[in-house]
Amino acid sequence: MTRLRVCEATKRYGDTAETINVFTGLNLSVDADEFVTLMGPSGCGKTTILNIISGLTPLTEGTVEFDDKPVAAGEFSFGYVFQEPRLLDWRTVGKNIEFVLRSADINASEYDSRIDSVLRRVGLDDERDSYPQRLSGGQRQRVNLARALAIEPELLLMDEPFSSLDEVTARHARQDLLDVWYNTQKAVLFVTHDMSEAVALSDRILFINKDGNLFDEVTIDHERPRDFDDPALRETEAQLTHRFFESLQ
Ligand SMILES: Nc1ncnc2c1ncn2[C@@H]1O[C@H](COP(=O)(O)OP(=O)(O)OP(=O)(O)O)[C@@H](O)[C@H]1O
Repeated sequence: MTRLRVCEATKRYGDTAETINVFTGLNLSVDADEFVTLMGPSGCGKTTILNIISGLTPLTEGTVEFDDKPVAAGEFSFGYVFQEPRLLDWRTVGKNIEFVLRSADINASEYDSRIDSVLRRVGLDDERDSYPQRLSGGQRQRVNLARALAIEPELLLMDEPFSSLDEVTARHARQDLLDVWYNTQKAVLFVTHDMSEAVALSDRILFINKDGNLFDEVTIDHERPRDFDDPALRETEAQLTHRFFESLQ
């Protein structure tokens, strides 16, 4: 089943005097239990695509469909994990999560159980009453993920969520994400510049060029669960890096 479809999407920024054409007639889809990653050079429009889907940025032309029905962008069940956690430092971890539950009109009687369950899922059950500033970068990013998961979204949008973490912490965070994903099997649309991360996590990788055209698409058919140190993953990474950069020449 197709969860998300972006159809014939065109995005222009600015007025007629100074227009930036980010992409024209872009099509992409994510199945209900699929992990899809967008890759492409800086400025090709990856964040813009996530922002359009989430309703933060208006689409110039085209449609967004959710479960095969046209929807107003952002008017469906999704969570958005930004590159920086954007936590409210003056609220505890639990209150940060409660804030999104409240905004999503979740019944107040469910707050406690949802907060506990989502913090357990990301391994932060002891930090419910901690303030974000006391946490490490990796823990803050896990709160960020917990906050997006708390509303039990059908689609998770993730924009370079691990790029500001050191490699060891990022590795743990990727494993946390996969564990959550195996248990929930939600649709994920993920953005990264890191080919090894894309190969380790994805079912499919979509490559966008600097003109905003989707020029290549690869299915990653390595069995799951995946071992990040599997030489076969490294081999795929090397092949795709070569193929990707050849195409961009
Ligand atoms: N609010 C805006 N107003 C005008 N132009 C914008 C705006 N937001 C983004 N752009 C432009 O749109 C293009 C796509 O930007 P976007 O941030 O989506 O790219 P990206 O692929 O996510 O880049 P990066 O990999 O560096 O994060 C860029 O040329 C950018 O300058």
